[in-house]
Amino acid sequence: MAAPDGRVVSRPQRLGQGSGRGPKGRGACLHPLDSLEQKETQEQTPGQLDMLRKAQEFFQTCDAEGKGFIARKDMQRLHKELPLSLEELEDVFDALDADGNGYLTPEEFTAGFSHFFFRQNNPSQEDAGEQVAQRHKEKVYQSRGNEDLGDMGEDEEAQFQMLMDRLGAQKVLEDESDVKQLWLQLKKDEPHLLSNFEDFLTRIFSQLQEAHEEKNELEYALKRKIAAYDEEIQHLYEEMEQQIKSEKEQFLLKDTERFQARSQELEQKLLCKEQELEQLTQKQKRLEGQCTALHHDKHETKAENTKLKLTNQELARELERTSWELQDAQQQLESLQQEACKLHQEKEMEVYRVTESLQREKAGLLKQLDFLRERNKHLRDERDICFQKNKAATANTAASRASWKNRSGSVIGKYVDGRGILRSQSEEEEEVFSIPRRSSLGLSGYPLTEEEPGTGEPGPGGPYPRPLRRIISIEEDPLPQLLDGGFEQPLSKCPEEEEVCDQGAQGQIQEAPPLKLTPTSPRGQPVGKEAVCKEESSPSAPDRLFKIVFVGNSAVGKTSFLRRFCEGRFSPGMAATVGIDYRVKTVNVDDSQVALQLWDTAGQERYRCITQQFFRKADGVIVMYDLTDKQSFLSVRRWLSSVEEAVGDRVPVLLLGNKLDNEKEREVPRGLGEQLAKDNNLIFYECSAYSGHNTKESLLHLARFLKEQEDTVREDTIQVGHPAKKKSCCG
Ligand SMILES: Nc1nc2c(ncn2[C@@H]2O[C@H](COP(=O)(O)OP(=O)(O)OP(=O)(O)O)[C@@H](O)[C@H]2O)c(=O)[nH]1
Ligand SMILES: [Ca+2]
Ligand SMILES: [Mg+2]
Repeated sequence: MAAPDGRVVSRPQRLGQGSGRGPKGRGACLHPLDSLEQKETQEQTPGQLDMLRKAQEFFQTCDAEGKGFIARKDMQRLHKELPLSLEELEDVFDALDADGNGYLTPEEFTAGFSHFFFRQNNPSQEDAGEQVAQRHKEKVYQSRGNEDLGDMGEDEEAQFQMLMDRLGAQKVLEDESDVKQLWLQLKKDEPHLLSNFEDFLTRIFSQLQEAHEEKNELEYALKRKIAAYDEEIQHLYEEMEQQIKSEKEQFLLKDTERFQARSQELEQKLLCKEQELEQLTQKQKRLEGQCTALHHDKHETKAENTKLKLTNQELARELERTSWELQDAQQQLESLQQEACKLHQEKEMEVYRVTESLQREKAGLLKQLDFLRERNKHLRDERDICFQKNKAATANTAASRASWKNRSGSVIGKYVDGRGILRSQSEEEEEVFSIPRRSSLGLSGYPLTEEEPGTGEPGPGGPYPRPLRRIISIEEDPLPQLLDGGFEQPLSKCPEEEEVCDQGAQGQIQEAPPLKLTPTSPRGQPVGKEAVCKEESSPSAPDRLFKIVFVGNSAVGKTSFLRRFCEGRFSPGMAATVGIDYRVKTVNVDDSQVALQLWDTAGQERYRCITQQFFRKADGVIVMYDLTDKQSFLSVRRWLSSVEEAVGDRVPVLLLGNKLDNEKEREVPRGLGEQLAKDNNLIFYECSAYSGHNTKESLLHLARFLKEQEDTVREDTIQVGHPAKKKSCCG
C-alpha cells in the first residue's frame, strides 16, 4: 500500500509483530503506527496513552481501506464519531495536514489530533494538556538538556554537529533534539553502541535521505503527475469549460432562440394587446362620446321633458277647455242633429214624395205606354177577330156596328188629350172585351189562371203560364196634377182584384164591387201617405223612418207579402211588379212609432237597372225566395252580392223564405235557409203571404234591429269620436 508521499508501507502492526526485517532484526521499515506505539511505550501518561489509542482508532476509522494515510474525504467518516460538522472536520484535516499535501500520515494525524483533541475536548485541560505536553517536552528537554548541558561539552556538541552534518541530518531531520539526547544518552551510557547508533543513524539518514530523495522524486513525479493531472484536469477542465461553454452557448443559443421566439411571441402578444388596447381605447372614446352625447341628450331630454310637462299641462288645460267646449258643442250638435234629423226626415219625406211623384209619373207613363201598346195589340187582335167576324157575319145587322162607334175614341186618346176622368180599368175592359167577369183580369186582359176547383188556391207553382200581369198598382193613382181633385177610395175598396179576405184562408175570390168613375187608386190614398190599416192608425208623425228595399226573383211573393203586411190581405192574382213600388207602414216598436218605407222592386231581370238605383239609400234590405222554387233560393247569393255592392255590409238584411203554406211543394229545406243566413249574418224567417205567417214578426224584428242600430249610432255620435259598432243582424 503506497503512502501519500509514495513510500511503500506495510499495514500497521503492533510492536513486536512484523516481518522481522529492519535494523537490528526489526521489520524492514517501521509502519508509522509502529513508531507511534514505540513512542507510546516510551514516556506517555495513561491519559496520553488513551488519547493515542483513541487517535489510532480514529485513524483506523478513517483509513478503513488500510491504505496507511487519510485523504480529505476519509475524514468525513469521523462525522459520526465526533461531535463535529463536516466543515469542522475539513478544518481539522487542514490543521492536521502539516505538510499540506492533502493527505494525513499517522504522525500528522496523531500529533495534530492529540493537540486538537485536547484542545477540542478539554479546552481548559487542553492548555493544561498543552502545557503538560510542553512542560513534559521542556522537562525532557531540560532533563536532557541539563544532562546534555551538564554532560555535553563543547566538543561533543561539535561532534554531534559533525555527525549530523556528515549524516546530512539537517535535510531529513527537523528536530535533532531527540537524536541529540539519544546520542548523548548512548555516548554516556553505552559508548560502544555509539558507532552502531551512528551506523544506524547513517543508515536511517541515508534511508531517510533516499526516502527523502525518493519522496522528492515521488513528490516530483507526483508533482509531475499532479501537474499532468492538473494539466489533464486543466485540459479536461478546459474541455469541460469548452463543453460547458458550448453547452452554454447552445443553451444560450437555444435560450436566445427560445427567448427570441418567446420575445417574438411576447411582441406579437404585445402587439395584439396593443391593438386590443387601441381598440379598447377607441371603444372607450366612442363610449365616452356616446356617454357625452347621451349626457347631452339627457340634458336635452330633460329640457324637452320640462317643456313637454309644460306643454302637457297647457294641453291638459286646453283639453279641459276643449272638453267643456266639446260638451257644449255636443249639446249643440245633439240639438242640431235632432233638427237635422227632423229636417232630414222632412227632406227625406219631401225627397221621397218628389221621387215618388217623379217615379210614379215615370212609371205611370211607362205603364201607360205599355198599357197602350197592349191595348194597341189587343185592338189589332180584336180588329182581326172583328174583321173575321165581319166576313163571317156580314149579313148581321148594321146595328151591332152602330154600338162600336158609340165608344168615345180610343183609350189612348183619353189619356193623350188628358180628359183626365179615368174610368176604372176593369170597366173599360168589360166594355171592350165583354168577357164575363167570372175571374179576375190581369192587366194584360188575359184571364188569370183558373183556380183549382174547390181549393181556391192559386194553381200549383203559382199561375203558369202566367199572363202578362197587371202593371203595378201604383199606375192607377191619378197623376200628381190630378191629385188635388182626386177622390180617395179607401184601400179596402180596391176595385180591380178579387180580394181574399183576411180571415178566410179558403182563398175564395169574390166579385169585386163595380167601380165608381172617380179616379181610384188601389191604395185608395195619394201615394206617399201611409196605408191606413184597420188595426193601427198613427195620428202623430213617426219617431223613426227607415227605408227598406224588397228584392228577390220574380213571383217569389214580394208584392203579395207587402200587401199582406200593409193591408192584411192576400190577393192571388197579383200582376208582376214593373220597375218599383212603394208603401209606407208605421209600426209600433218598443213604444215608438217607426215608419217603414217599403220599396217593392220588380224581380224580372229587365227592371234590374231601375231597382239597383234604390239600394243606395236603403236602411235595410229584405231578400225573398220561394221555398217551393229552388232557383229562387239559388239566386239569393246574387241578390246579396248586388246589395253588398250597393250598400256594403252596413245595412241589416232580412232573408225570407215565402210560401210556407205550400209545404207539399217545398224544394228548399229550412236548414239551407238558416245556414245561408248564418253564413252571411242575416235575419231569417220562413213566412207565407198567403196565410200571413211570420209576415209581421219578421218585419218587426227588422224594424227593432234598425231602431237599436240607430240608437247605438246616436249614442256614439254624442260621445266623442267613438265609431258605431255594427251589431250582428241575427242578434
Ligand atoms: N201559395 C202561396 N202563393 C203565393 C204566396 N205569395 C205569393 N203567392 C203567389 O205567387 C205569385 C207571385 O206573387 P207576387 O207577389 O206578384 O210575386 P212578386 O215577387 O211580386 O213578383 P214580381 O212582381 O214579378 O217580382 C202570385 O200568383 C201569388 O198569388 C204565398 O205566400 N203562398
Ligand atoms: Ca500530510
Ligand atoms: Mg210584384
